[in-house]
Amino acid sequence: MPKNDKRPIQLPRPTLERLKKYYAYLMQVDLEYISSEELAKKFNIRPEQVRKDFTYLNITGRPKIGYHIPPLIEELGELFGTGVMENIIIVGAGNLGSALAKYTGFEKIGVKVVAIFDNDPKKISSFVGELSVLPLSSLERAIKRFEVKIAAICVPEESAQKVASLLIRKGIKALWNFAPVPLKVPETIIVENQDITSGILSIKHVIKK
Ligand SMILES: NC(=O)c1ccc[n+]([C@@H]2O[C@H](COP(=O)([O-])OP(=O)(O)OC[C@H]3O[C@@H](n4cnc5c(N)ncnc54)[C@H](O)[C@@H]3O)[C@@H](O)[C@H]2O)c1
Repeated sequence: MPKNDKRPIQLPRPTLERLKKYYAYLMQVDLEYISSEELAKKFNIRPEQVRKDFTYLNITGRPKIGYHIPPLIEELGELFGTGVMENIIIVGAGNLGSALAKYTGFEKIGVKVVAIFDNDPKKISSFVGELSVLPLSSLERAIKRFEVKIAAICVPEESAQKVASLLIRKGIKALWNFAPVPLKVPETIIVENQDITSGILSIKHVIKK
C-alpha cells in the first residue's frame, strides 16, 4: 500500500501489540530522537523487528540518529485513532466498572466514558465520579444520543453473555470484555477480551528465570 494511502491498515496482531507498547513508552520519554536499537532493548526484541514494525507507519528513521519522536507519536496516534474522540459506555457499576469510569487517562487517547449502567436498583442514580448510574432501560437512548459504538462489559461472568447480546441489539459495534468468559457474537462485532492476569503471568514468567 502506498505510504500516503489513508485506507485502514490491517496489521498483524503481534505488530499491533508491539506498536501499542512503543506508543505508551514514547508518550512518557523525554527525548527528541530514539533509535531502533534503544527501543528494541527496552522491549527485549531485535532492532530489525522495530524497523519492520515501523514500516507500517509513514515515517523513516535517520541513520545514526534514529526516529524523531514527536512525528512518530503523531503517526502512532493516527494509527490508533487517538485524535478522534470516541464515546464509550460501561455496563456494571461494581469495583471494576467504577474504577474504569473514574479513570482520567482515557481522554488522552481519545476515549470518553459517557454513561455507566447497572441492573441493581440500589445502584441506580448513585454517582460514580461525575456519572449517575443508569438503568439498562436507558441503554438505547444513551447509545443513540452519544453515538456510542463501544461498550465495556464489567459484569460478573454469568451475566456477560446476556449483557453482550443486549448491547449488540441496542446498536453497540465493539465490546471491551472484562468478564473472564468468551462471548458469542456475530462476525461483524469486534470483541477485545481484557485479561488482567496476563500481565502478571508475563512478570512471573520472567521472574522465574
Ligand atoms: N479482566 C480483568 O482484568 C478483570 C479484573 C477484575 C475483575 N474482572 C471481571 O470484571 C467483572 C466485574 O468485576 P467486579 O469486581 O467489578 O464485580 P462487582 O461484583 O463489583 O460488579 C459487578 C456489577 O455488575 C452488575 N451487574 C450484574 N449483572 C448485571 C446485568 N445483567 N446487567 C447490568 N449490571 C449487572 C452488579 O450489580 C455489579 O454492580 C467480573 O466478570 C470480573 O471477573 C476482570
